Amino acid sequence: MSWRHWNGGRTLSTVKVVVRKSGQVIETVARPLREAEGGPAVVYRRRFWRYAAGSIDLDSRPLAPDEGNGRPAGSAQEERSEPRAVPATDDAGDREAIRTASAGVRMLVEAGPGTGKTEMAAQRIAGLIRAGLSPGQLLVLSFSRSAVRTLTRRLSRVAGPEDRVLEELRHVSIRTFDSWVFRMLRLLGGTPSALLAREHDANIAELTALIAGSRRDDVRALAGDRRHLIVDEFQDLPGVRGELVLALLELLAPPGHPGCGFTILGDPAQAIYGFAARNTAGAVFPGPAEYWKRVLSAYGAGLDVRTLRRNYRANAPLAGLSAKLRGVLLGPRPDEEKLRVIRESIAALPAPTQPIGPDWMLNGDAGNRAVLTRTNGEALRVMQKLFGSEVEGPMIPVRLRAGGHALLPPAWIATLLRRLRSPEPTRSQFTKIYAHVTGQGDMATHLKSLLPPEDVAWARLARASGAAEDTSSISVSDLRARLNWPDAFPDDQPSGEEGVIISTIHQSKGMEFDIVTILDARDDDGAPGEDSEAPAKTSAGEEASVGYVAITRAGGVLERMDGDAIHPPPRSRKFQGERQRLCHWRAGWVNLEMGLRGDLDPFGFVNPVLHDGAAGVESLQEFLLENARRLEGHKVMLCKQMAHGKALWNVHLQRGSSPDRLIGRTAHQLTYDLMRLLSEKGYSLPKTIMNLRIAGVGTVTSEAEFELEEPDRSSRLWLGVSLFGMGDFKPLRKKS
Ligand SMILES: Nc1ncnc2c1ncn2[C@@H]1O[C@H](COP(=O)(O)OP(=O)(O)OP(=O)(O)O)[C@@H](O)[C@H]1O
Repeated sequence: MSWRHWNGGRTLSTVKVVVRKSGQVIETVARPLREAEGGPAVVYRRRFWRYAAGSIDLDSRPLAPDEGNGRPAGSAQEERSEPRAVPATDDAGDREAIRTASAGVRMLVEAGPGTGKTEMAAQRIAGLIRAGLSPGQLLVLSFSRSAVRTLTRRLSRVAGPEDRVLEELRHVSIRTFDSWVFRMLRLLGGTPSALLAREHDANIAELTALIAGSRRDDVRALAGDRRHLIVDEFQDLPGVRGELVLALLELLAPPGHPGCGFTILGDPAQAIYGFAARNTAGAVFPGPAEYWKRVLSAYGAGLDVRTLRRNYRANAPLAGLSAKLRGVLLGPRPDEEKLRVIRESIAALPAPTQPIGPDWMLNGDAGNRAVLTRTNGEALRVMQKLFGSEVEGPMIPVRLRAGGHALLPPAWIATLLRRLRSPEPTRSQFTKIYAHVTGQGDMATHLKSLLPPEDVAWARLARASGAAEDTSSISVSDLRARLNWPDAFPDDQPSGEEGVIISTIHQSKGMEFDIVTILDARDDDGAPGEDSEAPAKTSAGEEASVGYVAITRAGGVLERMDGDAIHPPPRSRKFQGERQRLCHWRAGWVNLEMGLRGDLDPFGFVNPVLHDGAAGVESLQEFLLENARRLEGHKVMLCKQMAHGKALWNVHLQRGSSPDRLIGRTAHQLTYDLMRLLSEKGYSLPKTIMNLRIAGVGTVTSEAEFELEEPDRSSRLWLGVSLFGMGDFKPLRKKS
C-alpha cells in the first residue's frame, strides 16, 4: 500500500476526528489529515483509519497491516521492513536459551539498544509461568518507571492464547527498586511517614544494611518462596541500587548453592546514572562496569552469559549507526574521545527545515515523536516554543517529561473515590461505586477516555496502596500515603503513543519513538556557575552514554535541532532545599520556572472560602472532569491575593489576556522562592504572573491539617491540576 500526505508530502490541515467504537463516541481528537489509497485517513493509536464524515470507526479494520509491534505502515516505520544493515543477527540460539531456561538458571544478558531486552524479560517471565511458577515466586525489579511500564505492557502481548498464563501474568508484580524497598521496609515495621520523609536512596541503603545485618532472616522470610529474580537495566545500578542487587543475589541465590535463579539484563553502553554516586561516608561507589565484574566473578562458571545483537527497533541506517557507536563506547578509547565521536554524530544529523513553533508538529512524517534534551530547562524551553502564544493548548497532545514535573496521579481515582465515606472499601462496594459513577449519563461520556475497566481499576488501586491485587478491601489512608509516590500508577502514565513527548534524555530511557529530534545545545548552555543545573558536572563517559541513549531511541527518523532554536540558553538557580528553578532577568521582566511539585496548594481546589462555598467547589470539580482533556496545555494567569497576611496567587484560566475561571491557588513554597529572588534585589512581589500552562488534570490529596467539607473530608481525594512553564512578570521596586 502506498501512502502520500496531502499536497505532495506535507500535511495541509489538522481536523477534528470523532472516534467511535461499538456505536459510541469515545473521544474527539485532532489529527493531521493524510491521504491513503481510496481517500483520506488519520493516525489514531499508531494505526491508520479511514476518515469519513468527520469520524473514524474503531470497529472497522485499520488501513495498515497490523505488523509485529503494531505501528502504522506508511510512517517512518515502513522503512523497518527493509533488511537491517547490521549482519550480526545470529543470536537466535541465545534468544531461545533465554526463553526456555529453567527457573534455577543464573543468567546475565548483555545487549545493545533495541535488541529486545525488555521483550526478552517479558518472554522470560511468561516462560517461567508457563513452566509452572506462580506469580509470587517471581520477583521482577527495574530501575526506572518507564521500564516498569514498558515491561508491564509487553507482558499482555507475550501471553499467547493460553488463558491461565494470561491470568497469572496479570498478577506478576513488576516494581521499581524504590517501591519494592518501600514495601519491604513497611513489612519490617517502618512507618509510612518516616519512610516517605527520606530520600529513596536512604531507604534502599537501609534495606541493604538490614539484609547484611540483624534482620537478614526476617527479610529472607518476607521475600517468600522466590524461585527467580529478574533485574532489568543493570547498567544503571551503581550506587545503593547496585549494592542492593548484590545483597539480594547473595541472599536469595547464594553462589554455589542451587535454588533460586536469576536473569540480569543490561547494556553497559547505556549507563547514564550513578557514575558519581557516593555512599553515606562520602566514598564514591564503583562504576557500572564493576558491578558486571562482581556478578561474573561471584558466580563464575555457574553463570550463563548471553548476548543479543539484532536490533529490532531501528531501520537499517539507524541500526548501523547504533552498532558503530556502541563499538566506540565499549572500546578502549579515552572517555573524552568517546564523547567527541558521539557529539560529532549528533552534529552530523539532518535538521528539520521548519523553525520550531506551533505548526512544527503538524507536518512531516506520521508516527509518534519525541524531542530529547539534556536538561529540564532545555525541555521547558522547547515546550514553550512549541506552544507559541496561543491561550489554548495545541490540538496534538504535547507532553513534558522532566525531573520535578511529575504528572498528578490519574483523574479517575478522585472521580471514583471522592464521595467515598468508608475508610476501607470492599471489592463489592467498589463494584457499586464504579457502576454508579459510570452510570451517570454525562459522566459516562467524560470518563470513557479516563477510566480503566473495573477489575483493572481495582487491581491498580490495590497495588498502589501496597496491598495484593486480589485483596478484598483497600485502605484509603494507605492509598493516600502512597499516591504521590512516583511509580504508584505506572500504567496510567501517557504512553507516548500519540502526539509529541518533550523529554530529558534521562527520562526517555527504555522508550522508543518513530521520530526523534535531539536538541543539540551548545556546551555553555545551562552552565553559568555553581548555582545552575549543570551538565558540565557530569563526566565525559557519562555524557557520551547519555548522547548514545538519545540516538538509539529512534526507530525511523533521527534529526537534530540546533541549540540556538531555544536561545537564550536556560539557566537555573537553587532555592530552599534542593529546589532548582530556571530564571531569567530580561528587559525589566523576570521569567521564572513554576509548577514544581509543591507549588500549588492542594486545598486550593476544594477550599469553600476560595470558591464561594460548597456549591462552587462542586462546580469546579465537575468542570475539571468535563474538561480534563481540553485543559491540557491551556494558559493560566496567577493573580496575587493576601491570605492571613501572606501573599499567594490565585490560579485563573486565561481568556484572551484576562483572568477567567478560578481553579486553585499557589502554595507558600512558591511565595518563599519569589521572595528570595526579589526581596534581596529590592523588588516587591508581582501582582500578576503570566504564561504558565496546565500540565494536566489529576487526583490531589493532602494529609495536612485543613477544615474540609464533605465529601472531601472523608475521602481526602479530589481533582486538581498541575502547572508547568516559565512564569513571566514585571517586578516593581519596593516603595521605600
Ligand atoms: N523478537 C522480536 N521480534 C520482533 N520485534 C521485537 C523482538 N524483540 C523486540 N522487538 C521490538 O523491538 C523494539 C525494541 O525492543 P526492546 O524495547 O525490548 O529493546 P531493549 O533492548 O529493551 O531496548 P533499550 O535498551 O534501548 O531500552 C520493540 O518495539 C520491540 O517490540
